[in-house]
Amino acid sequence: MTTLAITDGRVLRPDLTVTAADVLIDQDSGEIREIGPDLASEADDTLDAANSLVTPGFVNGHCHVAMTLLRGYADDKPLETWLREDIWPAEGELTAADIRAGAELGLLELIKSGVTGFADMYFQVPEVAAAVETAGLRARLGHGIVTVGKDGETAREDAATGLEIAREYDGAADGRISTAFMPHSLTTVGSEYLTEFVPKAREAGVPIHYHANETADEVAPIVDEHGVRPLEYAADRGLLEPEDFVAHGVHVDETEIELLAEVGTGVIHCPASNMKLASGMAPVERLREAGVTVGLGTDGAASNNDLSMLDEARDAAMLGKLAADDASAVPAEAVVEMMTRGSADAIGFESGRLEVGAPADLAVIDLEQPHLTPPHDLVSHLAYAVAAADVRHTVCDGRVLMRDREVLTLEATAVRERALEAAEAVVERADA
Ligand SMILES: CSC[C@H]1O[C@@H](n2cnc3c(O)ncnc32)[C@H](O)[C@@H]1O
Ligand SMILES: [Zn+2]
Repeated sequence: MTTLAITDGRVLRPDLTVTAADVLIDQDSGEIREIGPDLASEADDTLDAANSLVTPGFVNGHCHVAMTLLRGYADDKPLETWLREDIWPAEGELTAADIRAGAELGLLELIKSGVTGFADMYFQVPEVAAAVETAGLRARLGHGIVTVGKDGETAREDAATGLEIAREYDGAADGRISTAFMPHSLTTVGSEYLTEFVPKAREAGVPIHYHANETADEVAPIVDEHGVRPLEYAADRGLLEPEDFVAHGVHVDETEIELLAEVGTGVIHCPASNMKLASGMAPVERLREAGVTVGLGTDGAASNNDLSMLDEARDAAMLGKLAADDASAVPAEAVVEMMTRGSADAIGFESGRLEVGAPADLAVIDLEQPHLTPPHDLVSHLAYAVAAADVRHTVCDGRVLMRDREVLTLEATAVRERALEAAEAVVERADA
C-alpha cells in the first residue's frame, strides 16, 4: 500500500468543526485511512498543511468546462439573447480540438481553485473525458442534447448520442468518470425525445441532469402548453428521480419545492450566472428548509466569468440573504455544506466529507494571508474570505494534482497557450 499524509493542518470535519490533525491516505484505494495526530511517520509521502485548513475538495455541481474559450466573449445580456445571438453561433464553430483545449484550461482553473469533482454538460464529451483522465479530477459528464430547431432525424440522433455517451463513458478513468443523460432543458428538448429516451437512460442506470426553471421565460411556455409547472411536467415524463439533479431552480413555486423535497432530486444553485444573466434569485433558504439537497455550481465561464467555487460560495451567501430579505438566511455553514457535501450528494459522488473511508478528495488552504487574519472562524473564512489563489494543494482520489500551487497533471503554460490560440480562432470564425 502506498500512503500519503497531509500533515499539521486544521481539518474541517463533516460536522463543520475544525480539529488539528494529520490525514493519512491510502493512495491505492484512493480513500482516507485515518485522521488523527502524528501520522507522518506512517506515510510514504507527505504534504505540508501547517498554518493551513484541510477541507473537502469543492464539488462544482454544474459546469460547461470548455466554455472557458468563450469567457468575456459576450457579456451583459439575458440568457435567451446571449445564447441565440452570441453563444450558440460561436459554439457552432468549435472543433473537437477546441473543446479539448477549452476543457484543459477549465480543469487547470478548477484544480488551482481546490475543486476535485464536477458535473459537466457539453458537446464532444470524448474530448472532455480525455482531459479529465489526464487532469485527474472526478467528473460526471454528459452530452448536452438540444432538439429545438433541428429536423426530426438530426434531433433524434442528438438524443441518441446523449444516451450512447452516457453508456460508453460511465466508469471511465478507473471509475473517476461517471455519466448522466443530459437534455439541455425542458424547453429545448421536445417531449417526444424525452418520452423515448428517458426510459433507456433509466435502463442504462444513469441519472438525468438538465437546466430547469432558470428564467421566467422558460416557465411560461410549459405552463401555457401543458397546464402544469415545469417540474411537474418533468416528473410526468420520468425526469425527476432521487438520483437526478437540476441546474438553477430559480423560478420554482411551493408545489415544485415540495416535489423536489419529496422525491429527493437535487438542485444545483448557480448564483453568479443567475445574477449576471439577471435570471432571478433562487429561493435557496426555502429549498433548504424544505429538505431539498442543494449544491453549488459555477455554470460556464461565459456567464460567471470564472470557475471558482469560493466565489460561488460567497455569492450564494450574499444573494441568499437578499432573496430572503434576511441576514441570517444562507449562513456560512450552509454554503460550505453546499460547495462540498451538498453538490457531491446531488450529483451522486461519495466525496465532500473528510472521514475515514471517504474518497481522498481534498484541498489545503493557506491561512497565512492578510485577508484570512485573524482566523476566528474558518467556516466563515471559507464562505466569505478565502480566494482561489489561497489554495496550496489539491488531492483527488488520493493523487496529488497540485502541490505548493504547482499543478502536476497539466502543463499550465502549454494549456494556456493552446486555449488562447483556439479561443482567438473560434471568435474569428464566429465573427466573420
Ligand atoms: C448543449 S451543451 C450545454 C449548452 O448549455 C449552454 N449554456 C451555458 N450556460 C447556460 C445557462 O445558464 N442556461 C442554459 N444554457 C446554458 C451552453 O452554451 C451549451 O450550448
Ligand atoms: Zn448551464
